[in-house]
Amino acid sequence: MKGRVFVIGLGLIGGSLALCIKKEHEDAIIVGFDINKEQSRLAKMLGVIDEIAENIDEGVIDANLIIIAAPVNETKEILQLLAKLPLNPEVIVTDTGSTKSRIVESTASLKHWGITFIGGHPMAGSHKSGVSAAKEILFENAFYLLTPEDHIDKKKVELLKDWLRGTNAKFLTITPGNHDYLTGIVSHFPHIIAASIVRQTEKLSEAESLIPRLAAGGFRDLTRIASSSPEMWKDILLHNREVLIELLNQWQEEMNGVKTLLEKENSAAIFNYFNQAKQFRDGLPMKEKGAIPAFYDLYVDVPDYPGVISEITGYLAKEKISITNIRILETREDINGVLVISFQTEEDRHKAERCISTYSSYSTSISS
Ligand SMILES: NC(=O)c1ccc[n+]([C@@H]2O[C@H](COP(=O)([O-])OP(=O)(O)OC[C@H]3O[C@@H](n4cnc5c(N)ncnc54)[C@H](O)[C@@H]3O)[C@@H](O)[C@H]2O)c1
Ligand SMILES: O=C(O)C(=O)C[C@]1(C(=O)O)C=C[C@@H](O)C=C1
Repeated sequence: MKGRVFVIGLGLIGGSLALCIKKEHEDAIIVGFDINKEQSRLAKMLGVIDEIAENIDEGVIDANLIIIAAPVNETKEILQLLAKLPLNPEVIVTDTGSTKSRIVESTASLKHWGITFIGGHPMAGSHKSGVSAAKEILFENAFYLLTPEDHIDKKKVELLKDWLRGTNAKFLTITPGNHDYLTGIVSHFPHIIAASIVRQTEKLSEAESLIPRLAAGGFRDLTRIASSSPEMWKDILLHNREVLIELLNQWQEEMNGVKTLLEKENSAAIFNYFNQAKQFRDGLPMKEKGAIPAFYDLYVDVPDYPGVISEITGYLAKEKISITNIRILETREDINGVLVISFQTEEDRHKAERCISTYSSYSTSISS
């Protein structure tokens, strides 16, 4: 497709969407604006955008698509500003915010002027921020939630999906309220829990300096998302406070239940608690990258000797298989280690399995 796409907020999500659009629609001109001039400059330098707009007024001129990819509170303000500007009457305005109800509510003025707004939320991301973390495969196989209001022309929704085709995401249309309830459960609430575990650990570390050094695989897996942008999460919590307060009440009840099981030393019930959690977690779809991310991880049992990582990455390099991450899961000296290698696609993971079994006798599996 041809046209001008204006991206406001050139961070992880805005940058990644710009890359996806350019990949699919080579003739489109991507214009970008960020309040942080350094991000705009970097976006241009990295080839994420074609042109820098000095401000929003300049960027909207002749835009066919406007994507707002700023924190959700900023998004509300930007929407108010857009309603005062002379937009192309055919433009589609969308956003990427992690909450939807308050954002959609703030589009009344745009609606008044007959401008199409379709709320959007690509359900994939990272704890990293900024345009330097942007990548065009970020949304592959992820759900991309759209929340058009009833009056929106279906053709405009299809047009937006066409613009976003390069994400290779799966579009799903839901209401803003349902969106906030569902993402509250699977995304926003887990971020509160991750941050709370880290904060509790920090407090306890003051009296026991060994704690941070012992915080290994399990702690890291559970708390990765606590490294996300505080600015972004502050806004998300405030936007979705009703849902999150209710979830916190339920969680407190849940924790009181666990405490009672422990006080009563109820072994069968404790087993059952973990077993039910395991059954549900193991049954989650792993090929989809949704709110529950599917990592294309490969687990390799390796002996603990110096050089084993470079040996394995050497095999993969020989077959030109790219990896996105590599880490050791088990570091005890007296037993084998487990190397976890992450790939961008399922196909790369399969190729890697074949490659490692061809060149070595290390056993591999797709779960630890
Ligand atoms: N990070 C994720 O995992 C993720 C996933 C899906 C959706 N989202 C949502 O997408 C949006 C962007 O998140 P991100 O991860 O890209 O954040 P980010 O911090 O990487 O990027 C946000 C960018 O917006 C810019 N910005 C802030 N206020 C602005 C304004 N008024 N005008 C122009 N630019 C402004 C910032 O300078 C920053 O460069 C947020 O609403 C977030 O809730 C995030
Ligand atoms: O993978 C991560 O780091 C994320 O936190 C991504 C995540 C999520 O909770 O799944 C975070 C917020 C977004 O709105 C969507 C995706």
